[in-house]
Amino acid sequence: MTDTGGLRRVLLVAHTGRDDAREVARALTKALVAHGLVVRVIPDEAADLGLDTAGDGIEPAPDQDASAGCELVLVIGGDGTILRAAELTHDAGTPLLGVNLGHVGFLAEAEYEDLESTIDAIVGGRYAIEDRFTLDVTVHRDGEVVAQTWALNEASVEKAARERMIEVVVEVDGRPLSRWGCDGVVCATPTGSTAYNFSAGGPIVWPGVEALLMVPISAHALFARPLVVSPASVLAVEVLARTDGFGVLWADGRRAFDLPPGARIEVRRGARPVRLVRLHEAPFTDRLVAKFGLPVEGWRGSTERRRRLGDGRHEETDA
Ligand SMILES: NC(=O)c1ccc[n+]([C@@H]2O[C@H](COP(=O)([O-])OP(=O)(O)OC[C@H]3O[C@@H](n4cnc5c(N)ncnc54)[C@H](O)[C@@H]3O)[C@@H](O)[C@H]2O)c1
Ligand SMILES: Nc1ncnc2c1ncn2[C@@H]1O[C@H](COP(=O)(O)OP(=O)(O)OP(=O)(O)O)[C@@H](O)[C@H]1O
Repeated sequence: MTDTGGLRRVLLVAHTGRDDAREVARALTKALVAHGLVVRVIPDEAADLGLDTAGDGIEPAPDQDASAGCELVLVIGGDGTILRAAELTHDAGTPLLGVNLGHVGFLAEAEYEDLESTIDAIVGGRYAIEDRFTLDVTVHRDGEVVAQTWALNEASVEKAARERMIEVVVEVDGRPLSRWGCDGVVCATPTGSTAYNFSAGGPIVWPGVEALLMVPISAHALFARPLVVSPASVLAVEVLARTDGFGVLWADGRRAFDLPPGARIEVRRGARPVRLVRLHEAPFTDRLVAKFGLPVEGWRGSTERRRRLGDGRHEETDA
């Protein structure tokens, strides 16, 4: 925990467009303030959340380094809100604790039903932190770096015009691998393997694995397999000069850069991880099953899991 003059602080980032997220943000703020923590709120969000940043135990976040001095960032929303919070705190590296008020909330650690235990864990400082692999991404033009960004999920090179393919050559460690006419190429982290990479046919990679992933989107090519590459490698995607029109680079679906024909995108392991707060020891397999609603009924593991969770309703039928 960071020493901030005796006061413990958390930054609140919430999906202000959802009634339920606003309500939970207010309830969590009230509970944490009652336990003596200071809740820092982004000024633009405060009014929407109905929180007074001049009130007791609440303070406005500074424009720069919003989470500096905070022990964690409490994120109320879905994956999009967690990605927004990761962008806000990437430089500071403050751990993110997601409370899922979204549809999927794959990156979130807690659900709506867990609010009480989440408050207890924060107040008691009972949580672990898991570092997640990120990507550093550079865009090159005529040998010059013209743009730089980073990603937690993925960097996707995509066609800009709906009616045209983009033509690319992909490389690993400076060696050309294949040329694809495609809708795009996803370069993903293990964390992002369940996101765009998954939709594009890439493998799901457990978070303990360190690797770079590359998968084409709708390649019109005989060789278009998903690739799993060393974390020390450098992936590159070159937008061929013969491509008709621009491509676009998206980082986590949030940060976009135009790619003129001839642009070269390099992707390597990021210098800074994103740190996620873990409250539970639940295996990633269970998270995958729960979030994707995978059919495990009838397998003894499902009974064991429910028993661990204290839900005995199905034990008789499954035993
Ligand atoms: N065809 C696709 O699958 C597609 C297309 C564009 C973007 N995306 C994904 O959307 C992400 C941005 O998310 P958003 O919520 O701001 O946009 P969004 O609201 O368009 O949601 C995209 C979906 O991806 C899910 N998602 C995001 N990160 C995930 C992860 N690590 N594991 C599992 N599911 C995840 C979200 O829960 C949501 O259901 C991008 O990073 C990209 O991975 C997916
Ligand atoms: N305060 C906000 N104001 C406007 N848009 C927001 C705000 N917070 C989040 N968003 C955007 O709303 C979209 C949906 O948010 P989010 O992903 O958190 O919810 P969801 O889509 O319901 O959940 P999930 O992504 O887990 O399915 C995202 O693109 C996110 O960036």
